[in-house]
Amino acid sequence: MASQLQIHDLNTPAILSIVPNPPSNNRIVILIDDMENQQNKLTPDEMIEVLVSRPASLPATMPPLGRDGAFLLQLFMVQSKMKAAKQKADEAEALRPLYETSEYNLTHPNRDILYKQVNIPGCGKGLVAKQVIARGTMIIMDLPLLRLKTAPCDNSYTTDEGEKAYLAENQEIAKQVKEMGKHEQRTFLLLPKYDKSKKAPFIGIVNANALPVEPTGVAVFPEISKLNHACAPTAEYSFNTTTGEARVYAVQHIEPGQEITIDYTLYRWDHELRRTGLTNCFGFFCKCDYICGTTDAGLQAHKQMWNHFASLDQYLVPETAGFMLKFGEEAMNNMYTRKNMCQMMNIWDSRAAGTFFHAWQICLAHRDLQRAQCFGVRALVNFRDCLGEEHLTVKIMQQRLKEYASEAIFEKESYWKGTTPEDENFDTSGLTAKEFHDWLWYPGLLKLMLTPDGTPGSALAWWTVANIPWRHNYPELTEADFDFFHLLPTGEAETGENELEGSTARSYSPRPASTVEGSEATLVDAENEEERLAEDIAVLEVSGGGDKDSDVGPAAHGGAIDLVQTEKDLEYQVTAREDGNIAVADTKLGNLMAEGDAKGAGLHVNENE
Ligand SMILES: C[S@@+](CC[C@H](N)C(=O)[O-])C[C@H]1O[C@@H](n2cnc3c(N)ncnc32)[C@H](O)[C@@H]1O
Repeated sequence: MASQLQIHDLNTPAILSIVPNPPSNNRIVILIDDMENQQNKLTPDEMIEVLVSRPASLPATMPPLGRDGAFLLQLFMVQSKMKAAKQKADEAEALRPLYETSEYNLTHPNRDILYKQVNIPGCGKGLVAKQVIARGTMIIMDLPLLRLKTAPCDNSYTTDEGEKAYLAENQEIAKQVKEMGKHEQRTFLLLPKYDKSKKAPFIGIVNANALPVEPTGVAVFPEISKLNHACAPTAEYSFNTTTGEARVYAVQHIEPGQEITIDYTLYRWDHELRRTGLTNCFGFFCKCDYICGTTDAGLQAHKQMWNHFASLDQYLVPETAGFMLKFGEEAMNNMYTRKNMCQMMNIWDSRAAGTFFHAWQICLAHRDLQRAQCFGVRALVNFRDCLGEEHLTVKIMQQRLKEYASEAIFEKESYWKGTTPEDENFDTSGLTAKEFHDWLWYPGLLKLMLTPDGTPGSALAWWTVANIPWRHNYPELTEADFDFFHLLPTGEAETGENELEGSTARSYSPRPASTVEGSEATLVDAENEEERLAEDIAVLEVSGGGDKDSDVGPAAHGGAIDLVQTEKDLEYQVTAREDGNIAVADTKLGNLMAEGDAKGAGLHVNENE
């Protein structure tokens, strides 16, 4: 039998590789990780010594090491190189566009059933609901067209180096575009583009469409890129690192005709940062009622409100987490205010869910298991609605909730100040919703709505919240509409003592239907859509019929990528050029139809065509 060298990693029983016919030794086990640690510290001779003399750290079950140290060392070096190469290949694989996989076809079953694409005045196109979409419904699942390790820089550079880096990034993206399939190239190139980046058309497209992906970087998605932004959105985007897919869940009850929007800035609360981010990256100036403010006075009110809002989290950041114990009631007060502010601002996504998460943590810190479980359940159901059951955050939360429920880690000594021993394990099953609510927030309610300077009743928060315009958009709303706590059925479930599965957020009561952010969504029927496309194409001075596929309509915003392929059967090829721009060729005729201009506005229709 031919001899064989098996290379194992000590941490896993898996064989890393098999080397046929090695010069000696039938079975050699290398402690790869250990060797890597040693590699920089030991001379080759010492290394051989380590390898042949069985380090003390090896477990007894470890098979004997081989004796041909020199060969082993050589092998180890090769193995390290292989490992590095594999890591590189894995990284490249992670960045590979997944769009062409067979799964892709399964990702948009809801298109034209749950939602459709329409014109949204002031925003280009957008997606609106075709039927009622309940909170917690998965609307879109999408795979990246393109992924980048970091978000491209914007073009506000002031130095030559800055410009160089900017153009180099553009070229990097061009490389990926070149590797895409035809359909993907077309989809990508027809996405809206941020006009400011004329010298770098690809960055322009990425900037106007890219969303963050975990653990780092950004990605552009074919379907999700059709969604407009709202600071108080009706849906939420999230990325699943494990599966590499993105999902959009409804966070509000969305009525037919109401726009489906997501928050591009993902949890960035500071309203100036949000606005700057939206302007610099996505190329529009957000003037929503909820967060950004429409007038100067409104802007001031919002600023004041956000300062106050930011101060609510002061006991939650790691550096000051200790204060959570010292000022528990105040921390809970803050969460109560935070919850109300979210509701009044019409924010129902993970930001609102996060409030319950924080309240959960505060209660845990105070060993208040009963309330902790109630908040934990609320955090879980709300996060589940916004991110989906599969999301890691939700899974971890579910696990934690079970662990904490089963562990007797809660001691009486550090229980809230101001509460009585009877308050512990209080039977809440007979309480009305209102009574339950008061019980739940009891530590917070002790000093309800104190302002940061501690003046009772000066109610800065209420004043600010109540006087900004959105409140008056909904005169028909009552205080009851601001109550999250009918999320769970009454009785046992309210205590959080029953199974998590028993709690459901589906009894959520919706807000009245309205268009989002003041933009009236106009539904365009298929005929009008065709007409509009024809008009767009005429504007672009391109002859030939419109493309019936409404999702590849011309850029509604920026418009720097001209529509050059309008005949359905046209064979074309888009190639990325060395200078970072692109060339579109009619491959049947061998003509260059259009090409990017390194100095001009992206892609021009070739005059000679
Ligand atoms: C990812 S695309 C969204 C779909 C795009 N509206 C279209 O027509 O295909 C992003 C671009 O849409 C526009 N947009 C999105 N949200 C907006 C908003 N709230 N206000 C104004 N423009 C918006 C901006 O031009 C932005 O660069």
